[in-house]
Amino acid sequence: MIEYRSVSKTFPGGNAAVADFDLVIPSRSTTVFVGSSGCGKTTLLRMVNRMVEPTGGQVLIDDVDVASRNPVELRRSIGYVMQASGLLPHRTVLDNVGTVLRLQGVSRAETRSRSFEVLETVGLDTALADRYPHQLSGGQQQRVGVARALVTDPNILLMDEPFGAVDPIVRDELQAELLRLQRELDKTIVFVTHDIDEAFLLGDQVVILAKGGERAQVGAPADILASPANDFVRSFVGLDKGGRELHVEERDGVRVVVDGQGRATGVLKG
Ligand SMILES: Nc1ncnc2c1ncn2[C@@H]1O[C@H](COP(=O)(O)OP(=O)(O)OP(=O)(O)O)[C@@H](O)[C@H]1O
Repeated sequence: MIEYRSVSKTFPGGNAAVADFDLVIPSRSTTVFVGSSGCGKTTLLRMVNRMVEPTGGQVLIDDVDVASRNPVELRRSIGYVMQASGLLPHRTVLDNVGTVLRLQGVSRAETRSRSFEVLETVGLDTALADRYPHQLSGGQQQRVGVARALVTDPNILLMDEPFGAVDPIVRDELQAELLRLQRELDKTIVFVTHDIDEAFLLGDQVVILAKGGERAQVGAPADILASPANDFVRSFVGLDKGGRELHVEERDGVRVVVDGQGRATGVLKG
């Protein structure tokens, strides 16, 4: 469990990115921070592995304040995936994936076999292991980024807009892959996005943020849709434009689900 207790962050120069933020992130599920640009998502995410230090309050992992942990060890114990995969350009895929294990003193042979294993886990063709990052597509690079984050088998995986820079089709694939991985691996995932559809697809718990890291609403996607807390949330999730208002039309005895723009989106079963 990750817990934010009255957390604040004011950057030098007086920019209050987050003020008095409280949240519990349950283990073995996915929590998504979603909000528009500059609302504090990345700041909140990076407090978990001490890439950002709060100016007030505490962040706890399993009841231990992260401020009491050695920052380097803490960072190595938590998987981190960012938007621009952050791969080392002059190292092969295999070396990129295995770097942290080597830093932890794991033998070369063990690192190699563990790296191959984790490349398979994320669905990357192991024939690509000897390539360099620039010889991969954007989607493949992101898979390597996820493999690298998983190689130490961390309990926690932080993901900062990991699928933001790939095209919509690859993005759909990577999202589906993450859902599969989560069912298999059972990690505590904290995911940042500005895309509400991505948040609703991936999140067990969705945290809608307003400016200054303010919690606009926290809940399961269905609960947020059923009872949005206020007009900001209603508008953010698209309930105000009718886009999520589905209705059923009958065609040849089949109940077809139609959205607010009159587009058929599915078939109602049961
Ligand atoms: N190192 C920094 N120094 C000063 N201000 C910063 C720093 N990092 C972030 N901020 C400010 O803090 C606020 C929150 O930034 P943050 O990156 O957490 O937002 P975000 O929601 O992740 O945005 P985006 O979706 O654009 O990445 C912004 O106003 C930003 O300009």
